Amino acid sequence: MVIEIQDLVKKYGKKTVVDGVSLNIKEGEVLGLLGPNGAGKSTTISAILGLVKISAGDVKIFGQTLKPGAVDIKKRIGYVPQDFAFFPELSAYDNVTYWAKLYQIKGKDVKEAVKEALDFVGLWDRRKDKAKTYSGGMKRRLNIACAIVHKPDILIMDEPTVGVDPQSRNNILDAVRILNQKGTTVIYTSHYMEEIQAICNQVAIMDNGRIIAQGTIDELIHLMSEERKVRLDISNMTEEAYKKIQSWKFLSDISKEENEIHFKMNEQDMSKLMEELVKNKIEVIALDVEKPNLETVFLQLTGKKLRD
Ligand SMILES: Nc1ncnc2c1ncn2[C@@H]1O[C@H](COP(=O)(O)OP(=O)(O)OP(=O)(O)O)[C@@H](O)[C@H]1O
Repeated sequence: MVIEIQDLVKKYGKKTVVDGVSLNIKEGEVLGLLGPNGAGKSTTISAILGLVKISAGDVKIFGQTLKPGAVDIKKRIGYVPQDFAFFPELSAYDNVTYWAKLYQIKGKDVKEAVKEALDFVGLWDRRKDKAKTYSGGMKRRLNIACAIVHKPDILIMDEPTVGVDPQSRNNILDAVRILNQKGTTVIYTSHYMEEIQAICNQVAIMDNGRIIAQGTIDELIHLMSEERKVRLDISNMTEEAYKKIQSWKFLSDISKEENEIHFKMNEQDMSKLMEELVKNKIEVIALDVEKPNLETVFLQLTGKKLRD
């Protein structure tokens, strides 16, 4: 295991913000920590990085507890914080150089490492511009360049796409994929389930300081009940056809809106639905079955939306 978290608790005064989190992260994984604002994702990350004093539990990186002086372990970690961690008055080049030296890269290796990092995030051509002149997306990418200049084994990214344009967002997601293909283990927090679905092979869903579900995306989706929302668009809609459909016992929550009928049904009853439609000469123009995703998993587990 690269990271082992056992029964982690973090309290601020009487408020418990991380409440018994246990997580194991294997080498080469991209673990997504998904949860709404205030779920406790950043605090969990701060605990992994040794940035907060934990109230109870145990956190190990490469088998060791991260202590303030543990330079050898820290050199193997890259951290992209939620807030920008660079000097706005300095150029991108000077900012990344600062981080390279902080991570003890020496001599001519510095120039090479800085070029590689800035190239990687697509900022080499703008390297001489002051960071404060960058767009939100470019600032996020600079934050990443600063975090990867020393080629860490683990990259921890805390909501790295907040406030970015779609192009920078794709650039950031591609960067995670490429780094992971090169062997970097990644922890990625977000409240955007689309991002987590796009890049993560393991997901832990957090709410109110707890992990409420954990596994691969397929495993999490299988936690869902088999019931699906369905929309039928019917060409020869009549009162009689609607009454017929209402009489089918395998459907529930049936409602009608002009030619559209909405209902819930078990996915396994799809062939039965088809048979009944054909038998009753009900002509279907479109059939739409809602696909479950991490958002619906979250909704089912907590009764609320991710972006409430
Ligand atoms: N230093 C602190 N003192 C008191 N409460 C804190 C402190 N830091 C965080 N909290 C509280 O802990 C809870 C969890 O916050 P945390 O930042 O870990 O959540 P998060 O899931 O990362 O959310 P976000 O996406 O908003 O960052 C929140 O209610 C927050 O207000």
